[in-house]
Amino acid sequence: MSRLSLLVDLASLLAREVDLDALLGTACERLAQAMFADRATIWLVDAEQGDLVTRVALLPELPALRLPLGRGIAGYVARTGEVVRVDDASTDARFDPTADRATGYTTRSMLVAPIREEARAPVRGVVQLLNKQGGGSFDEEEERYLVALASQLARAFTMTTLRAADGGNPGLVLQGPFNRIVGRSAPITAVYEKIQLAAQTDATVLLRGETGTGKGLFARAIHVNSRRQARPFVTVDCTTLPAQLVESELFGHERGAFTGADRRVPGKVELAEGGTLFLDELGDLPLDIQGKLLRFLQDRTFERVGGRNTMRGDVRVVCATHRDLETAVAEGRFREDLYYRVRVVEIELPPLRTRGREEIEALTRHFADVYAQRYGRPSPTFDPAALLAIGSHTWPGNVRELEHWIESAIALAPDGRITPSHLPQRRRPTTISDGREEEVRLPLHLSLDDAIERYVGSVVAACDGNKTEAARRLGVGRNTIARALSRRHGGGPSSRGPDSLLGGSQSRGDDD
Ligand SMILES: Nc1ncnc2c1ncn2[C@@H]1O[C@H](COP(=O)(O)OP(=O)(O)OP(=O)(O)O)[C@@H](O)[C@H]1O
Repeated sequence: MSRLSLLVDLASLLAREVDLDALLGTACERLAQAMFADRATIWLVDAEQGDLVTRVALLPELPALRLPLGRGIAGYVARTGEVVRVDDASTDARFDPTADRATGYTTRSMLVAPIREEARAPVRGVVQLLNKQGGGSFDEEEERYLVALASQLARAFTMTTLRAADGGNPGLVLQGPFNRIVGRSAPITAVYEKIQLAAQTDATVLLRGETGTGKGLFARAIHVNSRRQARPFVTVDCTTLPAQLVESELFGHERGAFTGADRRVPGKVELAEGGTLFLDELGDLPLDIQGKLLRFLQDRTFERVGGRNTMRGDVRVVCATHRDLETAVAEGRFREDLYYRVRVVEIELPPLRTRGREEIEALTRHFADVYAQRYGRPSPTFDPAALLAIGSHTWPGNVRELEHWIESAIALAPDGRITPSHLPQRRRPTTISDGREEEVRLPLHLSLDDAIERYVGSVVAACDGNKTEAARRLGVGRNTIARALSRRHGGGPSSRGPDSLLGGSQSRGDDD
């Protein structure tokens, strides 16, 4: 591949809004090829940890490396924003041989450029080319080329368009190296509107909703749609913090604050300066730290553990919880004053089962595309029985559960033809198997027609799509099954339209 065609290729990858991992993986591979480099690595700045992490590397021996900002040549480039070209790394004082020692590789020449859109823009990562002994050096022209390419890569971070993928909400732009937001049902559209309004302010937001409904995704959406989007987005997972470490995690500590505190460490509040602090699973925050968080929310002041100076943080706070905070308040596990403080703007994310069939269908397509691309699988086709199983499940784990179903199906079906056998077995909606009764769960808000359709759909799915077998189990004729599956749509095969993914099998009617 020529260098020019690599640039064009990258531009078209960007325009196609591909998944960021896939984009960087392809960029890395093609870059090494076009520059005749032995290895190429892309490092990203991890603002939360204050270091660099390899996102993609043609270093099969080491899937992920971390490097403090400033350490090694990549760390130097990340900190200073300078381009570095060296002919013999072993003579360069900045060179850190840790990776070479771990891999047995002997780096000779290096060309390393910061990933940023323009000269004074924040450095988002580093792109690094290596040649080993005898592999030759990089020249000035290659340096110019790499700088141009790095600025294109930077656009992947700021321009990867993460708006609603199906065009449902053109106003809400979701940028960043993350998944796109899919959906245009009425309940999710109402969420977009609130997110957009909240993003225009610095108000504290509380995102509520069952597990897997997208609270983390929407927290980030608030950040990237706000005036703070160029500053860090820092997450604190309140469930994983041991109580005694919470305060230090949030507000940092001074050297000597406790045994083992051998240096001053900034807390997440400091790391998020100018940006957004996302407190995930706030309902699990230990009671004794809740007062300190309340104070920070009230006047944005805090002290590091073991410190005397009162500090001030310019941070916007977004919280999420799937817990019933009202009960936690009533039971004395959550402070009432904090409860009122965090729910200045409260946004409830709807469970997937209330968003309608079209949304499940759009998400199924979306995840099928993402994972087919990620795993190098052909564009998948769904067997009608698999669609029935997907359409009739009630999704207690919400979007995350659907994502896992589709990911596993894509992984297990190398030819791209997805049947019920590729869906998670234990969650398949079956009625009778091996003589054991199993449950079909139906939400209570369904109309009778919908309930019958879903129930019959589940039985057909349990029979691997064989309607004759389903009819036998239910003690009815095969035509009754076909009618039940299409009654909500007036029984006509065309009523759902040819593009309907999850409705496809129903519209086929009596075909087996
Ligand atoms: N509308 C959506 N479009 C595309 N992907 C989505 C959407 N909603 C959620 N996802 C994806 O589903 C997965 C679960 O979402 P997320 O982690 O944000 O849920 P959550 O509500 O924070 O879950 P938990 O409460 O368990 O932490 C993620 O991979 C997320 O990217």
